[in-house]
Amino acid sequence: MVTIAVDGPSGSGKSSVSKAVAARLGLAYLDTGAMYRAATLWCVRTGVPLEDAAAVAAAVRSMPLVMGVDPAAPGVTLDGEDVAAAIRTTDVTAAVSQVATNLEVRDELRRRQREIIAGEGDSGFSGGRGIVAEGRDITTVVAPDADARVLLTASEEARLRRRSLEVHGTADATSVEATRDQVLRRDRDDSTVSTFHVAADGVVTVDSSELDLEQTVAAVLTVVERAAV
Ligand SMILES: Nc1ncnc2c1ncn2[C@@H]1O[C@H](COP(=O)(O)OP(=O)(O)O)[C@@H](O)[C@H]1O
Ligand SMILES: Nc1ccn([C@H]2C[C@H](O)[C@@H](COP(=O)(O)OP(=O)(O)O)O2)c(=O)n1
Repeated sequence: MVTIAVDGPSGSGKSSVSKAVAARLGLAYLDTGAMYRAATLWCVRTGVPLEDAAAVAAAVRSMPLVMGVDPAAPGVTLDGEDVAAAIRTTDVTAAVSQVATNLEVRDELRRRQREIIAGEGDSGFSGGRGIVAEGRDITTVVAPDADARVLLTASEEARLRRRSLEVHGTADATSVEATRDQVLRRDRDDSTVSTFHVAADGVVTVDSSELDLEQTVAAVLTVVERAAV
């Protein structure tokens, strides 16, 4: 059983790179950010005000969430419904940090994340081979004992450009500006509960600012090989 942990700020490439690494190594893939997004959607749909921290925590504890861990098709199912697209709307993106900074919510989701990671050791999707898990606190809190730990970074400029291209299909000045809240404000809010701008001891930094996707995947695979996984 191999565990690979990847953290980093918004737009650094965590999801795309982690999925590719998992597929390449025959491992499962866990998008922990999708769990915080699903928690946000669940509260909105069940009418729980996001500013009521206790009510949000209670709602998340009973949230019927099933995370798919196939890197080729990582589904997110909430109360039997496929919500992979619904959790990525601008509304959910704008609100998710309020839920992700709720410490009781973090306790509950970290518990579920550890359960999913351990499940891949028993057999799971990967047949016991292991998992790549990505987010903001995987290298430091959820899986500090992971076999390989990577902090994926990129300059603010690169991250804004990538997110703008992804969301608006262009990276002109207006679109990049419209992406600022989704990327930089959210990182600022999320940084109040997790450390994902500097690498903790034993965590290897991969800066993807000047790399394309394939080069970034190769750089992370090199870290994994050096860790002798
Ligand atoms: N090294 C890279 N070079 C160029 N584009 C990238 C790179 N890594 C990711 N991208 C693109 O940037 C966007 C954001 O990547 P994503 O994996 O969603 O980041 P994160 O999960 O860290 O927010 C995606 O459209 C992705 O294809
Ligand atoms: N382990 C994690 C993963 C995500 N989060 C929070 C921080 C983010 O604002 C949201 C959504 O994460 P996600 O990785 O989908 O964010 P991106 O849009 O890819 O940047 O969840 C967290 O607090 N801890």
